[in-house]
This record gives sequence, structure tokens and C-alpha cells, in this order.
Amino acid sequence: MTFIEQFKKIMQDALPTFLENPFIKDCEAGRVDARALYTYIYQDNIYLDVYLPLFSKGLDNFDINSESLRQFEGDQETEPHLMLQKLADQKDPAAKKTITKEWLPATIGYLKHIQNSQQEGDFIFLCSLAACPYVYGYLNEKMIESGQITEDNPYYPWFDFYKGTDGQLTVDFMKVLEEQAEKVDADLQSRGLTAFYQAVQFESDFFAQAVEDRA
Ligand SMILES: Cc1ncc(CN)c(N)n1
Repeated sequence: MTFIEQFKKIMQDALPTFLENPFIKDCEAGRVDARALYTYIYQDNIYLDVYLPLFSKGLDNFDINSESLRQFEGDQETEPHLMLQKLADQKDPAAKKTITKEWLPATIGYLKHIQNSQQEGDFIFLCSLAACPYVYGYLNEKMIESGQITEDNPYYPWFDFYKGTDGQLTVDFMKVLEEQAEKVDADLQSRGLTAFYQAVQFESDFFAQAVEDRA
């Protein structure tokens, strides 16, 4: 299997984990837990404040100027946050005041993982950055295609947004990764795959922590 085939297989193999994730199950059922949504948005703003500048650095390391990738550095995520916020506001606006303002464990762990990967070198860093667009692009596309998320589901606009934006990003990201993987040895490739695998696990934990904080 080529590097990119292995990369894609990690994502495919992780799909069942995401489908069992309580946050994603709520989405599939069209269930709105306002507190979980406010928590997710709050944690995601913390995450993106750190992640997006790192993403820019990751691209700079390889002189990458793809339009879709460079656009991702901007404020792309406001729109999907507003979609979730609207659902939460309609259900229970008072829940907003009850969320924790702490950095939750998966937020901290995921960001530390990316920063540690940065220390390991440019290629491993790039691999760790890929899960952020890839997971949402892949998962949301699969769930719409399979009919698990249909147009009458209140989360449909959120799924459709990421299916488009992060899906296209992933295509461009894969091209870059494929080119860079050819320039590194088998050991570095393998460490890059591990860094990506771990980032994918953090993506799942990140969704779940918003719901676990429900109590
Ligand atoms: C944690 C996380 N991962 C992915 C995405 C979507 N790019 C996001 N907004 N937040």
C-alpha cells in the first residue's frame, strides 16, 4: 500500500468509531442537546485559535499556496458554529450560562499532540494537521451519502457545509502529502501515519467531550 492509501485506510477504519460517538449519534437522531452544542462551540473556538496559526506554519514549511488550503487559514468556521448555535438557542438558550469555561482534556490533548508533532519535524507536523479537515470532510460526506443525515435533519446544513469545504480541502491536502511523502524515508512515513492516527482519535474525543460534559 502506498503512503496515501494507508493514510486513507486509517480514516476509513475510524469511521465506525465516529458513528458510535455520542455527539454524532445526537446529530444522526436530530437530537439537540443545547449544552453539548454550546460546549462544543466554546471548545472549538479555543482549538481553532491555536490550530489555525499552526496550520499556516505547516503550509509555510512546504511553500504550499493552494487556494483552498490558504483559505482555510481564514475565519472559515464562523458559519458552521452559527448553525449549531441557532439550534441550541432555539432549544434552551439558558444552557449557555452553564457550560464550563475550562479547556477540556481532548482540547488540551489534541493541541499538545499537534505541537509535539511540530517538534518532531515538518512532515510529521503536516500529517498531524491533516485530521482536522479530513475527518469532517470524510465523515460528513459519508453520512449524507448513506442517508444517515437527510435534508430534514436539523444538522443537515452543518454536515453539508463541511462536506463541501473540508472535502475539497482534503483533496488538495492529500496531493501535498503524497508529494512530500515521496521525499521522506519509510521510518518518517510510518511516524507520520501514527501522528495522523492519533489526531483522528483526538477528533473523536473532541466531539465526545462536549456530551460527556452534559451531567
Ligand atoms: C476540532 C475540530 N476539528 C475539525 C474541525 C473542522 N475543520 C473543527 N472545526 N474542529
